[in-house]
Amino acid sequence: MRKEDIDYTLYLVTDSSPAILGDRDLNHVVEEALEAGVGIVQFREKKGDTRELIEKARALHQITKKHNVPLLINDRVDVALAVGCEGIHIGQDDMDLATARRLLGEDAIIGVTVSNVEQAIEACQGGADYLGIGTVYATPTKTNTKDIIGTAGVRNILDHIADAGYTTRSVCIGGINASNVQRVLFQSNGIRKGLDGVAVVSAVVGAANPKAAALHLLSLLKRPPPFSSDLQRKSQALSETEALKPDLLPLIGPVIRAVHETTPLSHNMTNLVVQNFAANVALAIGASPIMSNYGEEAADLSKLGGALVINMGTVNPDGLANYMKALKAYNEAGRPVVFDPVGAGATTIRREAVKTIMAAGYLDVIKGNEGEIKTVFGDNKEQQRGVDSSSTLSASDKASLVRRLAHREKCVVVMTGKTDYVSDGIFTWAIDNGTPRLGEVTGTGCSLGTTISAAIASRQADRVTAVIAAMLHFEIAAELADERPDVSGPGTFIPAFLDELSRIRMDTASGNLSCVCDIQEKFGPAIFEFDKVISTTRKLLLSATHLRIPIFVTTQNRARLGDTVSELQPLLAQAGDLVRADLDKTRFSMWLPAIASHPHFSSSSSGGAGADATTSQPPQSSEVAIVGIESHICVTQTALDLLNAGHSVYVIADGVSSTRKEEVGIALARLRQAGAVVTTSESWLYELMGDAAIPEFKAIVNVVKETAKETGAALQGLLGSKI
Ligand SMILES: Cc1ncc(COP(=O)(O)OP(=O)(O)O)c(N)n1
Ligand SMILES: Cc1nc(C(=O)O)sc1CCOP(=O)(O)O
Repeated sequence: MRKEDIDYTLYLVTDSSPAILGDRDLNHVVEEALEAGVGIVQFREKKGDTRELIEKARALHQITKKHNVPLLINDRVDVALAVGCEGIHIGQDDMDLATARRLLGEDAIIGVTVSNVEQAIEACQGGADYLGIGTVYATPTKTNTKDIIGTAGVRNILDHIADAGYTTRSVCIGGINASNVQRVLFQSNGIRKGLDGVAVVSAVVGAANPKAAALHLLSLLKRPPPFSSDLQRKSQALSETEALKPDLLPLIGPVIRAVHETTPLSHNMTNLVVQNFAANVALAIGASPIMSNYGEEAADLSKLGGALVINMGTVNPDGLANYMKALKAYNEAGRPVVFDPVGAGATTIRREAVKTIMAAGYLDVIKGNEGEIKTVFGDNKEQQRGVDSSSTLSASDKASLVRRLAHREKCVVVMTGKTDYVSDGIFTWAIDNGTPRLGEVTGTGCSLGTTISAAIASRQADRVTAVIAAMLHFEIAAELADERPDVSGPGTFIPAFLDELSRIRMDTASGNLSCVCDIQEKFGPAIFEFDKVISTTRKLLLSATHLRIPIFVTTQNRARLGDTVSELQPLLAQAGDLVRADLDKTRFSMWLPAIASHPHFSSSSSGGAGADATTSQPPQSSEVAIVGIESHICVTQTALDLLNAGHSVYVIADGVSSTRKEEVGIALARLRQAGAVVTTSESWLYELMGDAAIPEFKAIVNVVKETAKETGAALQGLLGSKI
C-alpha cells in the first residue's frame, strides 16, 4: 500500500492489559475492527519478552495483511524489523526519528508522538509520516502522559505546521470515544489544516462488541457533528482577510420574529432565585420556558427543538452531574447549548466545574463577564469576588480575548459589561446598549442567557446573528423601560422591562409598518386636495399609535420645502418611539439605506440572507401602508422599491395625491399592476384588526367615528380622480 493511500480516519492502537482487553482475544478484536473499516493498526504492548512480542505481532500482521491495512509497532524498531511489518510509532523518549528511519528505510511508515508545536515542527522536518498529537484528554489507558493539551492544543499544532508549510498526516489521541469524537474533530481542526483521523485504544479494544464500536465511531467520524452548522463551517473555510464582515442589522428583526413565530423551548438549568424572572423573560420574548435542573429529563427535552441554558450559579456535585447529562443529550440531539459560567473564577470548585463542563461537551455560546471569560480562557490570575463584574482589560484586549476564545472553542463568545463584546472567532462586535438599571435587579444576566437560547434555537444556522439579535432585543427593551416616566427604581423597572420586551416582539412580529411620504408645508398650495391627504394621515397615525405600528417618515429637501406639516406634528410626538425614522432625503424614494437596513425590514429580496438554512424558513416580509405625496413620483418609487425588496405594499388611496389630479389615477393603476394593493384607510384598518375581539378594537372604532366626516370628504375629493 502506498503511504498516501493510508486511511487514518480510525487508527486502532492495541492494549492487552486485562483492564482493557478483559478476556477477549486480541487477534479477534483486531480482526473485527478491521472488518468495520479501521485503516491502520498499531501493536502496543508494554509488557512481555521480545520473542513473545514478535510472535504476537507476527500473528497480527497476518490479519492486517489480509485487510491490506498497515501494522505498526509501538516503540520497538527491532520487533518491527523482525516481523517485517509496515512501520513503527515512536514517542519523544524513544529512539530518535533519524536513526529509526536509517534502520527501517524510506518505505517504512514512521509516526511520532507530539504534544507541542516545537516537537511537531521537528517531526515534520525530520520526515515523520504522521503525527500522533496528544494527550487530548486524560485517560486511564495511559497514566504517564505529560501534557493534556485539549482540542485547543491540537488545533494550535495543526495551525502551526500548516503555516510552516507541512502537510504531514495527523491523528490525535487520548480519551477519545463515541461521546466526544465528533466534537474533538470539530474543535481540533485548524483553519488551514484538519486532522486525518483519531487514534483510540479503549473505545474499541475495551468495547463489548469491538466491531460495532468501530463501526459506530467511523459513522460518527464521517458525518458532520449535529452542532456544526453550514454557516459555521463556511466561516471556518474563510481566512480572516478573505471574509467579508456581514451586515447583521437587517437580520435582527427576522430573528425576533422567528422566536415569536416558532415559540422555541428554552430549557433552563439555573438557580431558584432567578427561575421565576427568567421564565417571565422567556414568555415576554415569545419563547416557551421550562426550568428543569434534573439531567435525566434532558434526553426528552432536547428532542423538542429548543435550546439549553446551563447557568452555573449555584454549582454543586449533583448539579454538575445533571449539567453533564443535559449537555450530552443536547449535543446528541444537535440542539444548541448556552453556557453561563457564573462566578467562574470565584472558587477552586467553580474553576474545576468550568473545566469539567467544557471537557464534557460542545457549547454553542459561552456568555460571561470579564472575569468569567478570562477564567474560561484559562487566563485569570485574579481571584474573582463572587459574581462581580469588575474590569481590568482595555476595550481592544476584551475584543481580542472573546475572539480568541471563540476561535479556540469554535463557538460564539459573549463578554458582558458596559460595552458587550460578541465574537464568532472571526469577527467581533461591540454592543453599547443596555442600562445600569439592569445591574440593580437580580437575574438579568441569567435571563439574557435565556433570551439568547430562544434566539439561537430559532436561528441555529446563524448563531452569531441570533446572539446579537437577542442581546439587542434585551438591552433596548431595558433602555426603553428605564426611560419610561412610570419607572422610578428597580421595583418599577422589572414590570416595565417585561412589557418592553414583549412590546418590541409584538411590534417586530406584526410585520405591519406605515410610511408617511413627504407631507410638507411648502407643498400645501400646489397639491390636489392636500388637506384630505393630511386628514387621512392623521387618522392613520392615531390608529398606528393604538395598534403600535411602527412609522417611518420622510421629507424631501426639508431645508427648502419645510418640515412635515404642523397638523401632523402633535400626532408624531404622541406616537413617540413608534416613529422609527424621520429622515430628510433628496432621493425620491423613501427606500433610503437607513430605512432598508432597519430591523423592521428584513432582507427578503436578497434571496434569503435572513432565512435559516437549517429550517428553510421563507424570507420575512412586512406589510407596509403608504400615504403622502406625490403619488406619481415619491409614493410610486417608494412602493416599487418596497415591492422589489419583497414586501407587501398597501397604497392608501384616500391618503395620496399629486399636483395634477390626473397623475394620481395613473400612478395607482401602475402600482396595482406592479403588485401593490390599492385600498382605503378604513379598509386597511379593519384588515389590520382582523377581529372585533382584539383589545384595541374600541379605540380604533372611536378614531373611525371621530374622523368619519373627514374620511367622507377625502373619499369624495380624492377617489373620484383615482379609481
Ligand atoms: C498514534 C499514537 N500516538 C501517540 C502514541 C503515544 O506514543 P508514545 O509517546 O511512544 O507513548 P507510548 O504509547 O509508548 O506509551 C501512540 N502510541 N500512538
Ligand atoms: C497510547 C496513548 N498515547 C497517548 C498520548 O497522549 O501520547 S494517550 C494514549 C492512550 C489512549 O488510550 P484511549 O484511547 O483508551 O484513551
